[in-house]
Amino acid sequence: MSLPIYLIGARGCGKTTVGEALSRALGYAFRDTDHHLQLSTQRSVAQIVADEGWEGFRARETESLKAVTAPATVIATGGGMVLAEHNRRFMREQGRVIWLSAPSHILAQRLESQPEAAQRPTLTGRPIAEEMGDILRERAHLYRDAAHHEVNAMQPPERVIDEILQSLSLARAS
Ligand SMILES: Nc1ncnc2c1ncn2[C@@H]1O[C@H](COP(=O)(O)OP(=O)(O)OP(=O)(O)O)[C@@H](O)[C@H]1O
Ligand SMILES: O=C(O)C1=C[C@@H](O)[C@@H](O)[C@H](O)C1
Ligand SMILES: [Mg+2]
Repeated sequence: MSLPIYLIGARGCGKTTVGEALSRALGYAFRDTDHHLQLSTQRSVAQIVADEGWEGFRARETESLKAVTAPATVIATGGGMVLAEHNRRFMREQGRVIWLSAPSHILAQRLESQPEAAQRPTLTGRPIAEEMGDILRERAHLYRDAAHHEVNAMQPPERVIDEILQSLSLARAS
């Protein structure tokens, strides 16, 4: 059985972009917890947070993680998925976990060029690119704790995919 592959990391590290291409390379399905949440609630992240607070969003995020978990699936997770210990444990038990790691100034640049504010409302009240340094400092140990492998996400997506395949000893299907 092919275990699910979970991509974790901060906003803008490329979980969705790399995840879609990785799933094609492996012939796996692709799921994204943020997209699942938006489809199942018919609301954006910003709307859910406005209605239910971050606590409500985080509870729904855990449900999405369970709902999308399946064999032979690449799963892009929300940037805050690792905040809950039970999510970190669940991902490590169910599959292989890859941390797409990049410094905050690179992530900030990517977010500034494509903010998608409905999907990425501010976490601290400050502009998202500005808060990224603090968020990464707070969360780096959680990403490290959850991950089986850390991959350099500053490379072009195809190189990121090759590094993931190497770290998992998997070959391309196409
Ligand atoms: N390896 C890469 N090199 C250059 N640009 C990238 C790379 N990966 C992603 N990007 C760009 O960065 C932006 C954010 O990427 P993406 O939406 O995949 O991140 P994400 O990790 O899914 O973010 P979120 O946690 O908010 O869902 C997009 O504009 C994407 O094109
Ligand atoms: O880093 C975070 O906490 C988040 C990242 C996004 O993927 C979304 O899950 C949401 O905007 C929260
Ligand atoms: Mg994404």
